[in-house]
Amino acid sequence: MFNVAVLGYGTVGSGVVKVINDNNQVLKKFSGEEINVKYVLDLRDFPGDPVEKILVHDYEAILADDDVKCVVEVMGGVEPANKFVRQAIEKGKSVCTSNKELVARYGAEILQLAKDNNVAFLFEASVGGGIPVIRSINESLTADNFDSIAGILNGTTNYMLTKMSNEDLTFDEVLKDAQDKGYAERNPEADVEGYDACRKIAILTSLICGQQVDFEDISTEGITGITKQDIYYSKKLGLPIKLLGLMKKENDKVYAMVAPFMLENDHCLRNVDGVYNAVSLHGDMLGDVMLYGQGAGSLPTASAVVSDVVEIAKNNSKNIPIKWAKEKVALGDITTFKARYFVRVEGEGQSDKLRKTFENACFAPQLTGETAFVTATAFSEKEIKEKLDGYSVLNLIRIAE
Ligand SMILES: NC(=O)C1=CN([C@@H]2O[C@H](COP(=O)(O)OP(=O)(O)OC[C@H]3O[C@@H](n4cnc5c(N)ncnc54)[C@H](OP(=O)(O)O)[C@@H]3O)[C@@H](O)[C@H]2O)C=CC1
Ligand SMILES: N[C@@H](CC=O)C(=O)O
Repeated sequence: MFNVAVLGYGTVGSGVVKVINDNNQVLKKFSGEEINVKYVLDLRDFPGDPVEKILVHDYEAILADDDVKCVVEVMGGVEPANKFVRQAIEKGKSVCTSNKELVARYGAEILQLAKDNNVAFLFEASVGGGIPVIRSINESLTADNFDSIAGILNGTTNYMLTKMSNEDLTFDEVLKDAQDKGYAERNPEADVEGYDACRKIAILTSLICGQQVDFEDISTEGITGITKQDIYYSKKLGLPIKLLGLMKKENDKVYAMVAPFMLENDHCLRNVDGVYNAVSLHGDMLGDVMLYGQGAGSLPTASAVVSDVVEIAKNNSKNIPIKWAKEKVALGDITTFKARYFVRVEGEGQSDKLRKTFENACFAPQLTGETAFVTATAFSEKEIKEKLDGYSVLNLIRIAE
């Protein structure tokens, strides 16, 4: 019997208990042992829920029980999750987590602690929900130098942008819907301001580089500036808007950013809709590879968490090496990143004047009181702002080729 304790009985935690109970035979087949949830820790009581019998409110009970080999941290937030995870490891228990905030901030340190204590620390669900992207990077994509990652890494915002485009709903209405479905973070600002996608691209970049990439260093823009008017143009132009997390290596420099983009016709991520996420990586030998699946939600996320539990049981709860050193990667200056732009400026009928500055620009069917177009040339953010000096700019969205 392989006993686990689940910390947090919310969207993901309740999914973890369900996956372990409902798919017990599958888990046994792959891990070689029966997996059992011995404890669930939460702040609340759950009267009438079968979990009531194993519910505890005091973490010490879990730490003190040597039969618990693996702690599943699915509470979220940095503290006390960070403290609980370290205490478990120091007590000789392996840990898996879906907590990207914790992993992005302390991943390298906790991996070292796990190594020192000869236990495992895994975090498959921290990026891409149910998509097995982390195990793929650590165990399968090990023969290449990867020079780029492009990902739709946040289920909430992709769900919102898809709904805003397909149905005539407001930002607040679609956000509420994503929250009701359990996709959004406790504070949904993390989703809509791009912080969640930023932590995820930081984790992926750290794993690709084998070194720490601080999420605070990554230029991050969310979707709060995307209006109904932008969605109107995106439909007219056939360029769907997606929040992308990007990493690029060029001349030994690493660049990373999160921002909304309009995706060109042949872009591999343009048909990734709803709560689905996808991560596309480019390797020097393999070429392009893409992973796709549900990026949020109770069961897809829990499936990834439980796959970590299986991996830990299979490895007898011993350390599973993951290369992520504490030394920091100094990111390149993203303001030099060039892209074509979708531009909206105040005032109708300005196309003749704008054409003089933006040669071969493609003008969109206009909405009252403004002029909108897509540039034919790529510019850095600084360059395009200089070119638009004197215009009242309503929005600027990069185009992803
Ligand atoms: N939802 C999703 O689709 C995904 C979520 N994640 C990540 O997984 C983690 C959990 O997310 P999710 O399940 O959605 O969050 P929820 O808020 O639904 O669940 C968290 C649970 O943990 C409990 N909890 C919080 N603090 C403590 C504590 N100190 N001691 C005991 N219990 C505590 C909460 O109790 P209470 O409600 O009483 O505060 C709640 O029941 C987060 O890190 C999130 O970012 C990752 C991928 C997908
Ligand atoms: N809030 C996150 C949950 C999964 O990581 C998202 O919407 O992607």
